[in-house]
Amino acid sequence: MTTETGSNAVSLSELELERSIGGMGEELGDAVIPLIDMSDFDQRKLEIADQLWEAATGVGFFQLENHGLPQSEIDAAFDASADFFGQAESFKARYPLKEGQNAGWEYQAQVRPSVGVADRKESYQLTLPRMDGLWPDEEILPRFRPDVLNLEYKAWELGMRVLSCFALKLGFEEDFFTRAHDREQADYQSTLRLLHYLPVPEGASLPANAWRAGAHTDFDCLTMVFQKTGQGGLQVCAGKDAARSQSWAPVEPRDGILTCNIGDMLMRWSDDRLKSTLHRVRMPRPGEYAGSRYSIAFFCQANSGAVIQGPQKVYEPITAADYLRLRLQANFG
Ligand SMILES: O=C(O)CCC(=O)C(=O)O
Ligand SMILES: [Fe+2]
Repeated sequence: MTTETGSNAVSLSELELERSIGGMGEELGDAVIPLIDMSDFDQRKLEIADQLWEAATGVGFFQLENHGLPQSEIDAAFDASADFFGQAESFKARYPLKEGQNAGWEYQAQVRPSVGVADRKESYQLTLPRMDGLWPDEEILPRFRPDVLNLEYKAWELGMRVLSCFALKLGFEEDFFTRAHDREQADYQSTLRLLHYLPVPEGASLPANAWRAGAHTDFDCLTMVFQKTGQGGLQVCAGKDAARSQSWAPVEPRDGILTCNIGDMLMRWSDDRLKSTLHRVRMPRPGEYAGSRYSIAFFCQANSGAVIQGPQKVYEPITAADYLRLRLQANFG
């Protein structure tokens, strides 16, 4: 099934799949998430590009080690995140999510089509050109802005390094995706998302369809997720036909390791060669750590005006803005 707007067609089969995968499914013991060593990037770029390509055309998920982001700077952003989410609701409510803009704070407001109920989380999103009025009061959280902005920049830099490898393999110029994610432009729309998954009080009885994050694919090009050791729950529906067989594998957080996945936008941009993969965050099980879970995601999402078309021209060209509109309409229309 497709939905047509002019000559642009977006396949809805993925979405239909997404609607059908809200259940528990079967769970696998071991994740087969490739781990890629980013050290000596400039010297080893061709080898790294081969490994990234292999991972992204197969599983669609991979992890990076020796990625060059200092743990102290990641920790500083996590501290800023915990300080923000620890504030009173009345404080956080001064910075409400701007509808459809990926900027600001929301509390249990995101409903995934796969499950139909809101994720049990709150989030604060930062999209650079859309931050007017959204920076938390510096008198109260003086470190928030510098520490969070720093991670936004470092994550973007690393994301562009990864995307330059995909550009190379796709036959684009190496800085092709960097130009498409230009942070100097007013239509820059890559997003840093601070996430706080709510603790589960002891003895709480939760509905069976409760998820910290219901199953979904991401809309962007490349997502990078910072997680904390001991705060697991991310699961991936990996491998060919995995969604139909509904087998889910855990992605265990480990210090120093960064988890990445391909999003729908890059899947289209690669003529479907790079795989956008379903994932979700499950609730803690009885006996597991049930406190707050913090994570931080950076979404490399092409500037609104960037034109998306793969080298093989499988799909008509479409701007990132129009692509997102179609993708959102398909979800919420
Ligand atoms: O928190 C995580 O580990 C994953 C978050 C995620 O999938 C998302 O925000 O799109
Ligand atoms: Fe996601």
